[in-house]
Parts: sequence; structure tokens; C-alpha cells
Amino acid sequence: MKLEHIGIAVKSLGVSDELFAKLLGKESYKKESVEREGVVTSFYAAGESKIELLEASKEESPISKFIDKKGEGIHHLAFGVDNILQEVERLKKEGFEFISEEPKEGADNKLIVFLHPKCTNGVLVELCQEKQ
Ligand SMILES: C[C@@H](C(=O)O)C(=O)SCCNC(=O)CCNC(=O)[C@H](O)C(C)(C)COP(=O)(O)OP(=O)(O)OC[C@H]1O[C@@H](n2cnc3c(N)ncnc32)[C@H](O)[C@@H]1OP(=O)(O)O
Ligand SMILES: [Co+2]
Repeated sequence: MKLEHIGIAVKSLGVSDELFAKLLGKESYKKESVEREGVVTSFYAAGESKIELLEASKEESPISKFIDKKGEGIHHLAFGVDNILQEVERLKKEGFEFISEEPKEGADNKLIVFLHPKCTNGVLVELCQEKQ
């Protein structure tokens, strides 16, 4: 598995896009709304991985809930895999628990699933596979 992106929960994409553009010395290469997840995302290239800024797009968004509880900050790690269904099966056998086992459409042309943070040392983990 490769670290594909790090998701960071932010209150305002406007404010944080300016901050991260300054920090990384380059503009976001893509902004995309993923309504099913209740997020608007903004992506930055960072070597072989990416930074995904996440702003809530509705009140019931996991991002609003996270920010209310913990404040802004690192929300999840996403690992890129070649075959997401195979990885789900492999990790289930290893005893990991998924929030939902059915891959769904994420941002950036990916299929995604999430493991529950309670089975991964409190870190929310996403698996993602490039859509064919
Ligand atoms: C666009 C896409 C992409 O890249 O393509 C994305 O990334 S979308 C990224 C946004 N989408 C998602 O995050 C979808 C997956 N996330 C979820 O389904 C949810 O956020 C859960 C992780 C199941 C948490 O939801 P729930 O309603 O249970 O919230 P809750 O506040 O009661 O949290 C239950 C427990 O999980 C912990 N918890 C919640 N969010 C967490 C996070 N991001 N990292 C680590 N721990 C987290 C809480 O502190 C709490 O722990 P205690 O019990 O110890 O207090
Ligand atoms: Co993500």
C-alpha cells in the first residue's frame, strides 16, 4: 500500500487554501465536491502523496462533527491499493472492521472504503483505488 493522501479537516477552504498554497509554494490542483460524503475537497501534490483539504458541505457532514469534537486537523490517512475488493477481504480476515465494506465513489476518480478508527489505533483509514 502507498500513502495516497492525508485528509485534513478545515473550517474554511477559502482560508486554508490560501494557507496551504503559501506553505507548499503551489496552488491546489483540483477542487471537487463529493456530496455523498458531505465534503468539498481541495488537493495539493506533495511528492508521491497528496494533501486533501476537507470542508463540510452540510451540517451532518463527518467533517463538521469531527471539527466540533476535535477541532481542525488531520482527519484520515488514505492508502492507495490496486484491488480494493481484494484488500477489503484480506483485512477482514485479519480482523479489521470497516465502516462500510461496499466501495463508493470518492474524489479524484477513486473508489473508497473506510476502516473504523477504533480498530486502527484511533486513526481513520481510507483505502482508495483508481477507477478503471
Ligand atoms: C472525498 C473522500 C476522498 O478522499 O475521496 C474523503 O476522504 S471523504 C472524508 C469524509 N468522510 C468520512 O469520514 C467517512 C467515514 N467516516 C465516518 O463514517 C464517521 O466519521 C465515523 C468515523 C464512523 C465516525 O462517525 P460517528 O457518527 O460514529 O462519530 P462520533 O463523533 O460519534 O465518533 C465515534 C468515535 O470515532 C472517533 N472519530 C470520529 N472521527 C474520527 C476521525 N476522523 N479520526 C479518528 N477518530 C475519529 C470519535 O472521536 C469517537 O471516538 P470515541 O468513541 O472514543 O469518542
Ligand atoms: Co480522503
